[in-house]
Amino acid sequence: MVTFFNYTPTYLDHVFSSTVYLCLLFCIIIFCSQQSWKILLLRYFNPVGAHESGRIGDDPKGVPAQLIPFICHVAVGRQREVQVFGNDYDTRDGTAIRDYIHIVDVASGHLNALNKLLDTGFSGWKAYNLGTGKGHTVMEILETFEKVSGKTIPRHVVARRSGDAVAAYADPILAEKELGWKATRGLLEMCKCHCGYLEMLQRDCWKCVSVTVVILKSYKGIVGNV
Ligand SMILES: O=c1ccn([C@@H]2O[C@H](COP(=O)(O)OP(=O)(O)O[C@H]3O[C@H](CO)[C@@H](O)[C@H](O)[C@H]3O)[C@@H](O)[C@H]2O)c(=O)[nH]1
Repeated sequence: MVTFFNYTPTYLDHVFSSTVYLCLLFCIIIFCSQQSWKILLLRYFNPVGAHESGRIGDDPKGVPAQLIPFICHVAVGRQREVQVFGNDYDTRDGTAIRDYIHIVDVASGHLNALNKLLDTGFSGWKAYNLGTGKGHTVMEILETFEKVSGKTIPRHVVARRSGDAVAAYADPILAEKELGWKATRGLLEMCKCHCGYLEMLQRDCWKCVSVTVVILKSYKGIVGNV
């Protein structure tokens, strides 16, 4: 079981986590070279969801590597099925656990952090975990997404993905104590917002297609066959 506690060393056996760790070291070096710097490092866990309005969200180009964007691609027919990377982990249903956090909670964590930076009493550097402190398995994510979207998400269990940890979730206590921040949105809300954004994307895609057809039709009217 891997838990990222505040101030414990980051997992270094993966290019992603080692890059995060290097950025942390870089910030500390900046602070050591000039101690007037005030630095806050926010470690988010797995940010997902979209703005409640359904107008702002994530639509990665190409084939997404992350679980929830990939599920969304399956939901809209861009991919055929989700590959579940391993169901032989030592967890409640055998699939790996992550701490998923709503992007609006991540945004509010930034606002609290900015307020701390403006606080004249603060100096130096500090790192905070922005997570819910709760983990969900891959199967729980799939089931919640299906419940919220009303769509069946085809899935197929394959081998574990190289470098994946069995479980990673935050200890957000320090952020709660010192930034006055706590994640308030659960998995159901994250999936709902993601679905709302998907629907908007699909509606707007149709708008784009209709606009293109109108343009092509007018063009055809001027120059003949297009
Ligand atoms: O198609 C997929 C994608 C993911 N997973 C699983 O879903 C969980 C979450 O995966 P993901 O969304 O990729 O998050 P993390 O595994 O926490 O990955 C984070 O950490 C990785 C390195 O540690 C980075 O490469 C990623 O960009 C970053 O999102 C993991 O157990 C994966 O094995 C699947 O089963 N199928």
